[in-house]
Amino acid sequence: MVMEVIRIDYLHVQENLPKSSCCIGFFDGLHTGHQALLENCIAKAKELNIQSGLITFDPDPWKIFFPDCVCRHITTLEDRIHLASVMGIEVMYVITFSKDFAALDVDAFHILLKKMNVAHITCGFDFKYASKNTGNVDTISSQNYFDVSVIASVNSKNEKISSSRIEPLIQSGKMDLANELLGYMYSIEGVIEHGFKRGSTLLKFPTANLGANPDYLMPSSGVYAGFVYVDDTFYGAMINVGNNPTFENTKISIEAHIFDFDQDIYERQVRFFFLKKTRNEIRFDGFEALKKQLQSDIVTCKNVILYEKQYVAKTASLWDAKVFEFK
Ligand SMILES: Cc1cc2nc3c(=O)[nH]c(=O)nc-3n(C[C@H](O)[C@H](O)[C@H](O)COP(=O)(O)O)c2cc1C
Ligand SMILES: Nc1ncnc2c1ncn2[C@@H]1O[C@H](COP(=O)(O)OP(=O)(O)OP(=O)(O)O)[C@@H](O)[C@H]1O
Repeated sequence: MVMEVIRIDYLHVQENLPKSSCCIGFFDGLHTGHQALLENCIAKAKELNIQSGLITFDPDPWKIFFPDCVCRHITTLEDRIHLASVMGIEVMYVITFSKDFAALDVDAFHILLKKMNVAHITCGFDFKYASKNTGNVDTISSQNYFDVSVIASVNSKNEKISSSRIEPLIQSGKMDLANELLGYMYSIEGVIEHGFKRGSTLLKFPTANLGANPDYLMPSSGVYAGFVYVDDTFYGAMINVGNNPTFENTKISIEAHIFDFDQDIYERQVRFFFLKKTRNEIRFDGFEALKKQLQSDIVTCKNVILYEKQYVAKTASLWDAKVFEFK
């Protein structure tokens, strides 16, 4: 089912929006904490026989307040729309974020939700909203326009699972931990570009170089077992992030050697999925030594992928993909 995406200009809210049970927040990553909110929101919608919705904001509030900030995220708005849809949300409300919207007081914020025909709101225990974050679970629970469910903290190791907790895990290469909190494999979308062609000529290890969408968080340098998603299929791969110190590249690249794959995918839009980091990037004494290491990386990365089969299948189903079985 294709999800409906409705842009909301808070000054001109459409009339006759369907009655809905909504969860609300930025929801970067739609991690396992967020997923608890979605479950409650969808259950309420079913109980009340109304639509389930997710209310989010765009552009990124940080960008509005700090226009020069490099705001990288776990997911783009498009990813959040896709993931929310496969997780069962029927309509996505994207409120256009602006300084004026952020200045709404608590009561004006409640009236906006009422105008949007929201009958039930699901939010987390630490939800903050309205001007200077004056709104919280006490204020939202004491208004009379709609009902509210407050979800208790979803924790891992006694600490709240949050986007800001997952971000440094991705950036430091602790991908297995990041993925555990996300509930699926982290991914970066982009277009395949031309590299220096040393992979296919000198090393005999062709690699697909990702021109990554700059909105995503960059994993730290190193080698990762993962996948390249192309043509509705997850192809097992070993991915290198770094500046190839053996060749002293000046720029960081993200490249994948895809197992049992010989298609031309230049200029194609693809997505790289990161399962687990297997080693740091190393400066080798010549390309023969690097070649030898790559042979052993294949074995390591294939084993990691086979070990995590169930987990891989779960992520593939979120992206409507089939998993190609390498030799
Ligand atoms: C799995 C994998 C691991 C890699 N590990 C290293 C490494 O440890 N050190 C390094 O200098 N380059 C490493 N590389 C990058 C190679 O140097 C790179 O693939 C080669 O220079 C080809 O680059 P090109 O596609 O720009 O021609 C690795 C590449 C892959 C796919
Ligand atoms: N682990 C969690 N348990 C319960 N509620 C959560 C959890 N994480 C987020 N929420 C709730 O989900 C909604 C969206 O939150 P938000 O987008 O701020 O996520 P976050 O992970 O807390 O992000 P950040 O780390 O940037 O604060 C809010 O209502 C928030 O209270």
